[in-house]
Amino acid sequence: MNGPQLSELPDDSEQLEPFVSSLRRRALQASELSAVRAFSEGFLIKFLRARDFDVELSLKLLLNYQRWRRESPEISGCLSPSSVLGLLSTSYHAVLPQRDHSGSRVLVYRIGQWNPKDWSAFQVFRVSLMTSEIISMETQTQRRGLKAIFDLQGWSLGHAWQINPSLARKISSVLSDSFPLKVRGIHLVNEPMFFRPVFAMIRPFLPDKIKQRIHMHGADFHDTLSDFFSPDILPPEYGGEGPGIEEVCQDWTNQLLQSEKLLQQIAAHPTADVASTPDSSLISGEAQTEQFSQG
Ligand SMILES: Cc1c(C)c2c(c(C)c1O)CC[C@@](C)(CCC[C@H](C)CCC[C@H](C)CCCC(C)C)O2
Repeated sequence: MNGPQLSELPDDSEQLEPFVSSLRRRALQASELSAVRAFSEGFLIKFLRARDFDVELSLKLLLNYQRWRRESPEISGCLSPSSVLGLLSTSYHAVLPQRDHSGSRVLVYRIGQWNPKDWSAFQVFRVSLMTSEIISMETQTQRRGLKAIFDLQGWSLGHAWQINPSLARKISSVLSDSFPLKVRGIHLVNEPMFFRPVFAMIRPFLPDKIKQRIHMHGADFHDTLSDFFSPDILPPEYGGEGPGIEEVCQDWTNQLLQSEKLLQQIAAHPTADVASTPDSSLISGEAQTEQFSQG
């Protein structure tokens, strides 16, 4: 059975056990004694699915993930949705209720809603990290990855000044090999000319595979965006017929707020172990804390 076929099996499948054991063994060998903890199966499977069950690549991803978190305490140290509620209430961000035709999660970021006088780039980054932690628990998202739409209408110098080379490095790391999620597409819409220099800071660090998945749509994006996303899932603001952007942002904000405890547990433990969950339990907002097992 090949990697993608293995990915389709459920977490508790017997055929996955040798891969999980092997990654666990390699991870324990690689961590310093102080960092050793019992990794749960669900935690390890996230990394295996992200790398199609190649144990060496999964190990590399896991170690990069831990290193990224260790080196970015300003971002990963606080994963409290209520601490950024003011930003979320401006309809800055949503995960659309429906997946795209290939099963990917679709995320929308409306950068113009971010007032850089009120919120630092670190706080804004935390929102993405919170969402990423939550959706990466979904089995189907582990298999099919995510696509993100960045609406850059309102991008200003105030925003640009917040993005320095160190932050650009952190952005490119999570996009490439420091987070257990497959990035299947990045779509920029309404990007102004003076976004170019910022993008030029991030681009050199990205692997070709990711570079090829970045699409710049400009202001006339309705036609080209619909080449990638079916109108039934997109909000009308983005040329679709789905629920409106304000409503989907509100719904995802509620979802984040319901995950407050879970996210704080993840932030508190450098290798927080959270089992993967079927989508339904996320959508209905069922408590997931009982699935959380600390290593
Ligand atoms: C796992 C994961 C994380 C954590 C993530 C993103 C994606 C796709 C992920 O898979 C995308 C957004 C990002 C990188 C956070 C960005 C936060 C900054 C402060 C936003 C500023 C605006 C950017 C200059 C806009 C362009 C970025 C694209 C070129 C990615 O966080």
